[in-house]
Amino acid sequence: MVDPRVFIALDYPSIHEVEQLLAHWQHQQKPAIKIGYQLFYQLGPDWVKQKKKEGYTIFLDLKLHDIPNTVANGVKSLMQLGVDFLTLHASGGAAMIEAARSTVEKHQTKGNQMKLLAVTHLTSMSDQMLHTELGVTESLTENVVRLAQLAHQSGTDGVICSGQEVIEIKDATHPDFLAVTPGIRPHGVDASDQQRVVTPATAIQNGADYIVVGRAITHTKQPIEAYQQICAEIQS
Ligand SMILES: O=c1ccn([C@@H]2O[C@H](COP(=O)(O)O)[C@@H](O)[C@H]2O)c(=O)[nH]1
Repeated sequence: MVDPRVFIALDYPSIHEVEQLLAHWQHQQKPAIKIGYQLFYQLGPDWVKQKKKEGYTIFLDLKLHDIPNTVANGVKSLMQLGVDFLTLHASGGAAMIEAARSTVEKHQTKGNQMKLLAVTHLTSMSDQMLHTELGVTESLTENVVRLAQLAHQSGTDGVICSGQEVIEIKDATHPDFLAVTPGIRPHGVDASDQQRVVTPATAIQNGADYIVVGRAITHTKQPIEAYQQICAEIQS
């Protein structure tokens, strides 16, 4: 069983483990995959293009954050990969996000409609860290919603947030504004470095359009079963 709402975060040390996992779906409908720093920096753009050709829905999680001109140039290059989703940080500001949006609009084709997702606050950030380390006085949820509104007004297709904030974000933006939620922990799975976690079912019940799951799948002895259990949980 595959559920297109579940992105598997392929945070593996080498191509060997990735291909071993993906071999399971070789002749079937393929799961959605998230490619982050670890694989992209090692395997590069050609490997991503190859995965796209093989039929995967690809979320490239590079979290761009730079001056507008540099981000726009990066987006232009990344559009050649044909990925479905790309992340950038909302805290880069309106000009940065708008530069990314215009680049997508200028270079998109019928077959290449890459969606931009803005990271609000990383799901590894807590209220306390926001106050004591970053000096922000608003609550974390208020600040996440503020960043989501900025991203919405500046032209992203959605945001990356915790499943805890989806309801407030959709209320403050638009029901169609995508909420993509990492920080997913099925019951009994250690939160590890994540601070704002929810179960797969809670994220979907709160209105998440997609969930991103890494270690709860990839760090288990039976990753395929773990993936299937998560799909079953959100479908029940
Ligand atoms: O706010 C964010 C943004 C991105 N991520 C990424 O999602 C996965 C989550 O991995 P788990 O093992 O399920 O914790 C990982 O690739 C992060 O880079 C995030 O967690 N939070």
